[in-house]
This record gives sequence, structure tokens and C-alpha cells, in this order.
Amino acid sequence: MDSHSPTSAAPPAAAETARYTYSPRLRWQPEVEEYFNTAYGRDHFARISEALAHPSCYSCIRVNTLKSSTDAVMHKLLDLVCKNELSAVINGLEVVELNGGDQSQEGCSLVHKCPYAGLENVLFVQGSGPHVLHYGSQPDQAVKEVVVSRKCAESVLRGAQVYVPGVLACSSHVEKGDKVAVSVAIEQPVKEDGWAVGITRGTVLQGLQSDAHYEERKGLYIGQGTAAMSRSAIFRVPHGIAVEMTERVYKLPSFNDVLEGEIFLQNLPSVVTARVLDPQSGERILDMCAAPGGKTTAIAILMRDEGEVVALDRSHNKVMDILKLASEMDLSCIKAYKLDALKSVRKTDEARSLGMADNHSEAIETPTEDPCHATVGGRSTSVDEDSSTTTVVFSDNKNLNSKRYISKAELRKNLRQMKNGPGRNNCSGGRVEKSKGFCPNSFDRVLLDAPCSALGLRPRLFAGETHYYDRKL
Ligand SMILES: C[S@@+](CC[C@H](N)C(=O)[O-])C[C@H]1O[C@@H](n2cnc3c(N)ncnc32)[C@H](O)[C@@H]1O
Repeated sequence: MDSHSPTSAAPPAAAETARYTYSPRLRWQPEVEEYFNTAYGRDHFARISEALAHPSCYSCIRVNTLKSSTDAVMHKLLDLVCKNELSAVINGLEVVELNGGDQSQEGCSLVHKCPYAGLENVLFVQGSGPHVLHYGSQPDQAVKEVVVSRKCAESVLRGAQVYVPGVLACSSHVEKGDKVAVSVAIEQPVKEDGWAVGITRGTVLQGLQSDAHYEERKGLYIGQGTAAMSRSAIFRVPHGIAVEMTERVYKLPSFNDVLEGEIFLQNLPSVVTARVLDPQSGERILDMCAAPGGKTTAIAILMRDEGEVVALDRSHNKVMDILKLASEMDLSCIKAYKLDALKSVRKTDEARSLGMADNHSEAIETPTEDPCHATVGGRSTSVDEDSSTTTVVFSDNKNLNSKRYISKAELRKNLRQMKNGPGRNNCSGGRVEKSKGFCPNSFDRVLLDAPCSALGLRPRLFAGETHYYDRKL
């Protein structure tokens, strides 16, 4: 479905064409490149490498079938296309140019149902590119430019705007409303060893051939836009849109705020993963590396929100992302916890000595909305604020239902923790840092989506980092 044939309205001047194009070369660690060359053959790997540096020309959408149907979402998207609200709402889709003005036809050619059996909940939305851009500068006029970071550019190529933190350099005298050409700074080899970007944040660009990095930017233009603030503001304020993109080398829908909770932008392999797991309603599933929750929510939907999906991630903020997504999608069977997956399984002999190996005992208490019932310090604690004592129920079988009295000081600490919310180590009410892990056989299915090189996420503008290849779970 990808198309990389350049499209252009009118032939631009040769020099301008060469300058405002997008033809990045993906850089690898030499030994990694050699490994792939041997594995795939040089030509094949060169094609893979080139494809990775370009965004996919379609977006894959998974429909939340508990909230809507694939047909209903398709109609809503077509409606947006036909009403021509897409440029405002679905940023970047082209309607009028594609089918000679017949808008119903145009919509149909942009939104497709996935043709594969078992993936009836998936829609593809077509984008376009690469487009050749014309800055339209006068010979005696310096082009106003903005250089952005690689991560920023990867997002812009997928339909985002340029946000303040992503801007590295900008021409002098850029004012709000000015037209700017946007390019990306990518790591270059450095003399000693390794890679460096070489542009410090705040650099002033002259737009001249004498500019440092002028040559480097050739073929790395990702679009043009209107400055949403002046140069000085860009480097003064902490956030906000710096450049509203008006022309892009790739036009892809961003779906920001579109049909929230009804759809989720997800690559096809991730949708397939949840299918392959084949979760059933009523089951208990462990998702060990779950954030941001793409597969977790796909699993919960396949289970019709019946049963329990325990979603773990070692990052507190990412656990919050899972909970936010679950709530947007109205999924109540997802319980998310901050927990290191390496500590999520109790050793078999330990579990056996506790007589727990074959039952479904909890490593983490089920979170609760009840402000007087939360899990603190690994114990389920019921508190009566007026009382001086607290009943503590241990969460493992050994101590199940055993009771003890605790001091007022401990009670006050517990209450404070409950009132102040879960805190960094205590998402969803489960204080999991002291968890001994779940018992073997306490889940029907387990998904381990371990951190990886993320090379499948296109576009990828640099692949020279070593941590990709020696990352440990
Ligand atoms: C590939 S992403 C998971 C994507 C997710 N399954 C989805 O489909 O949306 C890997 C996640 O694993 C988390 N992670 C890495 N090491 C972990 C560990 N030891 N325990 C738990 N989570 C971990 C990272 O924080 C990251 O969010």
C-alpha cells in the first residue's frame, strides 16, 4: 500500500527541487548493518532500510467494537472526508485532488476495510507522499527555516505539528505568521567514534549556503508551515505549537481527538498479536509489559470486557497512560500496576511451600474505588477514620484473614496514603514494589511484549544507537 512515487503540481526549479526533498539515508551501526546485509542480502536490506526511513502511506485503525461497529466508524470517517472537514479534523488527508471532485468516491478510496479474516475490526486510512515542495522563495531572499529534532520529525511525518520542545534551530527574525521550511537534523558520524547531531538548541540559521549544516539538510526537508510564534518565543516558552504545518512531504491523518474511545491507532502486527493470544470472556490474562496499553485494550475488547486483564509496566507514568486509555475506551476489566515484570512471577518452590502453586492467589490486591479500602504496604487495609484500630488482612494465603491491631501512627500514615492518591509506587491502589509475584498457573494466558528495537515503527530516521541491541528486559 505504500507509495513513494513523487507527486508534484508543477516542475520546480532544479535547485529548489533538490533542496526541498525528502530522501534520508538510514544510518546503522556498521556491525549491525553487516549482520543484516548477510542475513537479507545487500539489495534486499537496502530496500528494507529505505522503506524504514519513510512513513507508511496508510494508517491502521482498530475499532473499539464494544462502543461502535466497524461499519459505523467507517461511515463516520467517510462523513468527515465528504464534509471536507478532514483538513481541520483529520489533519492532512487529501480529498479533492484524488478523484476529480466526486466526494463520495474520494472518501471510499481513502478508507478501506481490512480484507483479512478475523480482522474485521480494522480499517485502513490512506495517506499520500512523498510530495515535492516548492518554497517559492525569491532569488534575493533568504529562506526562513526551522530545524527540528529527529523524534519531532518522525512525528511530523506521521501527521503531527511541530511543538516547541522539538525545535533545535531557527532563522533569525522569524515572526509569528512567517512561512518557514522545516527540516530535520539527524545524527552524523563523528571523528572520534559514534554519532552526534551537531546542532545546539537555539542555533541561528542564516538560510545561506555558508550556514553550518546547510548541506546536511539537503534531502531532509519534511514540509513547510506557518510559524505559530516568533523565534524568541520558540526558545523561551516550554510548550505549545511552534509551527503549524501547511505542506508536508507525507500527508497522513493524525486522528488527534477524532472519535476518542471509539478508535485506536495501532499497527497491524499489534492487532494480530492480541488475536493470536485468543483471549476468552471471563479469563484472567497477564500483560507483562503493557504500556501504553494498545494490546491490553485489544485483549480486553476481545474478552468483551468480561474477566480480568492485569497490565504491568515498570514506569509509573506509563501505567497512568494505560489507565487513561482503558477509561477512554470504557474498559473496566483492566487492572494496571507499576511492577517490574521480572518480579511478577513467584518462584514455584516458594509458592508450593505456601500451598499456593495451583490456586489463583493474588500478588497484588484488586484496586478499589472505596476510599476506606485500599492496599497499603502489601496489605489490604480497612480503615474507620474515627476508630483507633485497623483490621489488616494480608494478601497472601498464609496470613489470609489473620488480624492484628496497628498503632494510631501507622493508621494515620495509611490514611494519608489513601487520601493523597496512589503515589509513584502505588498505582491503582496496589503497592507492588514489595510484591513477591503472581503464583504459577494463576493466569489463563500471558502476553510478554518485551521492549525491542522498535524498528518496526516507521519512519525511523536513525538506527545507530547501540542500546537498541543490548537492551535488557
Ligand atoms: C514494547 S512496549 C509495550 C507496548 C504495549 N504492549 C502495547 O501494545 O501498547 C514495552 C514496555 O515495557 C515496559 N517495560 C520495560 N521493561 C519492563 C520490566 N522489566 N517490567 C515491566 N515493564 C517493562 C516499558 O516501560 C514499555 O512501556
